Amino acid sequence: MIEVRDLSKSFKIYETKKGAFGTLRSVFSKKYTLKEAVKNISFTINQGECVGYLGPNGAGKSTTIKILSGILYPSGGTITVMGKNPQIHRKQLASCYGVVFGQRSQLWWDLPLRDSYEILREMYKVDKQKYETFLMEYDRLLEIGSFIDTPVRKLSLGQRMRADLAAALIHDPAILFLDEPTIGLDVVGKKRMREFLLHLREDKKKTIVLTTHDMDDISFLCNRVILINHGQMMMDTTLNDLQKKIRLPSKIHLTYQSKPYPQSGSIYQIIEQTDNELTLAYDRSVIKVPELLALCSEWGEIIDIQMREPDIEEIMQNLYEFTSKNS
Ligand SMILES: Nc1ncnc2c1ncn2[C@@H]1O[C@H](COP(=O)(O)OP(=O)(O)OP(=O)(O)O)[C@@H](O)[C@H]1O
Repeated sequence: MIEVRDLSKSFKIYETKKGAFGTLRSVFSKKYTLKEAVKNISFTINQGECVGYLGPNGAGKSTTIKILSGILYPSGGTITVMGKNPQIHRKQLASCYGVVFGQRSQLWWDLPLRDSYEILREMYKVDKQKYETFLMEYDRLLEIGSFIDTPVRKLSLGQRMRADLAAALIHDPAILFLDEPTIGLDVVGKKRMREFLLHLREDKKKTIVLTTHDMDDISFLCNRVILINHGQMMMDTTLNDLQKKIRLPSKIHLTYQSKPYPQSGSIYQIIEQTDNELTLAYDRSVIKVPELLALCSEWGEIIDIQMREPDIEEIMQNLYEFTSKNS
């Protein structure tokens, strides 16, 4: 459905002149350096996949999304979306995908939301009956009805994000490119947005490419992750595999009846000890929990146990450090 081969994108950054009228003189400057935002990236995304496109700030995620959606021209490589080139066939492909940039609204700022939707309906030539059904459905799913007659500039961030997402779906596209769709939302707003995106993936069978810095978005929605850093592909794998590759220790936090006297050992590591509490790190593939507990109970009477597996944020932090060192 989406084929990317050796995609590259360089931006020309013109030299800024110093002194009086420096900025103005820079406009006429011929000197520039090239910033390689994306370098030789290749991947294939199949219909119905929800792929997390991840990387640290400035890695090249938004640039890739802009190229896939035909907004930017690549400097090299080939891209096909549903068998067509997004730059050459931008108009034909416009009906196949929806794009949301969480940081920037694509709605008409001063118009009531309803007017923006009417304009989009005209642009995409959506049948009146289908459009009415769309409005009813999205009022039910995203409650847009409560603010549909409000000018976009007066919407709260959460309302605006929902409004933007609904706008990207007016023409019922098969593919969604979502660039930070939960950025800035509070816990409730994020949860709501994620549940809606899950509905799009599971029930509507949309193909979704998602960039985010929020690892909960990834674990909730994506079965596959592509990791880039400095514009280069670092990893293309399943979420499960990612967790296995970056093997972080599991942790166990024990509360004892009285101060325990643990023995240091090679198959676990004592991370913290305060009075009658003890935290150990261990590798599940080296020692199983019952064996570990049997050992720990020799050090005193255990009255409470808390287990903690490494979460996706820790995994990503490790991955970023790993990819930074190796790039
Ligand atoms: N129009 C542009 N002109 C010059 N450089 C650009 C332009 N757009 C992006 N860049 C540079 O390309 C690199 C990749 O930017 P991009 O916005 O794709 O990163 P990103 O992974 O989306 O980052 P973030 O997570 O911070 O949004 C950055 O170094 C950025 O400064």
